[in-house]
Formats: sequence, structure tokens, C-alpha cells
Amino acid sequence: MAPSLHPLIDNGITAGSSSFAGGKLHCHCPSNKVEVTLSSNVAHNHACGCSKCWKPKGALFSVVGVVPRDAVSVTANESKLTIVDKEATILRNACKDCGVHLFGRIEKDHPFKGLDFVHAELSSEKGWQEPQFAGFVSSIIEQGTNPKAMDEVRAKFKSVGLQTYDVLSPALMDLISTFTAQKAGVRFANL
Ligand SMILES: N[C@@H](CCC(=O)N[C@@H](CS)C(=O)NCC(=O)O)C(=O)O
Ligand SMILES: [Zn+2]
Ligand SMILES: [Zn+2]
Repeated sequence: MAPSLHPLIDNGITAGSSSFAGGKLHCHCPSNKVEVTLSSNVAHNHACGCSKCWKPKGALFSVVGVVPRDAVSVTANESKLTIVDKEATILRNACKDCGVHLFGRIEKDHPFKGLDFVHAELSSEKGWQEPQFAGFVSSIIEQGTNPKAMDEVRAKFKSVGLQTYDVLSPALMDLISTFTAQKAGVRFANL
């Protein structure tokens, strides 16, 4: 049996709703759940194969998107949140008890500062933007996937209509490079 990429991807992708304006995320604790309220849909939602993003049990990939940080508020059991790695660019706030990541925030100077990283699957509401692409695909090898399985993994993404990248999508890579260039005072050539 093929390994699960992610429950939201394995059986084909369900489109979100452009009029959807957010909802509540809950951790996996049976009681006293951490609750985060989002007043926005996610954008740039994607599968991430990196080792740092939270993945549901049995899945090779995380599904993670961004929302403006002003759209994020912790509305219950905030005291259970802890930052997984204080040195990381993305400060991932996880539930101490169940390990689920509720939101990841960037505090340092970075092209994505101002955006929080969230997993819409932690919400029971429908309408969240569907995954748009798969990033950090080759990173799953670092977590034990056999390199020989990679063709199958990429083919599966392709079969559900998702492009695969080994870092991020061209749009996001361009944003990162634009930020880097502007910081360095680079003047762009005229078109
Ligand atoms: N190959 C590495 C890649 C890690 C990585 O660079 N992750 C990306 C995608 S989430 C990132 O932006 N990391 C910044 C951070 O985690 O702070 C791994 O799997 O651990
Ligand atoms: Zn929890
Ligand atoms: Zn990641």
C-alpha cells in the first residue's frame, strides 16, 4: 500500500471557498483543548515535507498555510502552548500535552514576517483554501523515506494536480529573493 502523503491529499483535493473568512483551530487533546481563532482564510496553503512542520500521525507531509498575524488569537488554554524550537526562524507554538502545532510566528527580519503558519485541518469548518503545491519534497528522505520511493511520491502529487518543489513554489521563492535583493540595495534591471 502506498504511504499516506496527507489525509487531505491522498484521495484527491477538495476545493476551498473564496468567501470563507476563517474559523477555529483546536489541538488534539480530548479535553482542555488549545483553541486558536483565525479571522482569515489561509493563503499559499501547501504540503510541506520538511522535518519541522507538524504532520498528522502516519502522514509523510504537513499541510500548512499562512494568515496575517493580526488574524490569529489564542482563545482558550493558551497556558498549554510552548515554542518547539526557539532558534528556528518559524517559532512553532505547540500544545505541551498532544504535540500539535497551533501556529508558527516569525519575529526576526524575514520576507514572511507578519504571516503566521497554521494547519487548517485542525478546524472542523469547511472552506479553507485547498493545498496549492508541495514544497520541501526531497526533505522526506531525511526522515527515513527511501530515495527510491520519490518517483512514486511525486507522481502521486501530480495525479491530484499538485506541482512538487524541493524548496517552495516559484512565487514564494521570488518573494524571498526580492526581499533579499531589496535589503542588499540591489537595483533591478529595467525590463
Ligand atoms: N531539509 C530540512 C528543511 C527545513 C526547512 O528549511 N524548512 C522550511 C519549510 S517549513 C523552513 O522555512 N524552515 C524555517 C523554520 O522552520 O524555521 C528539514 O527537513 O528539516
Ligand atoms: Zn493539546
Ligand atoms: Zn516545513
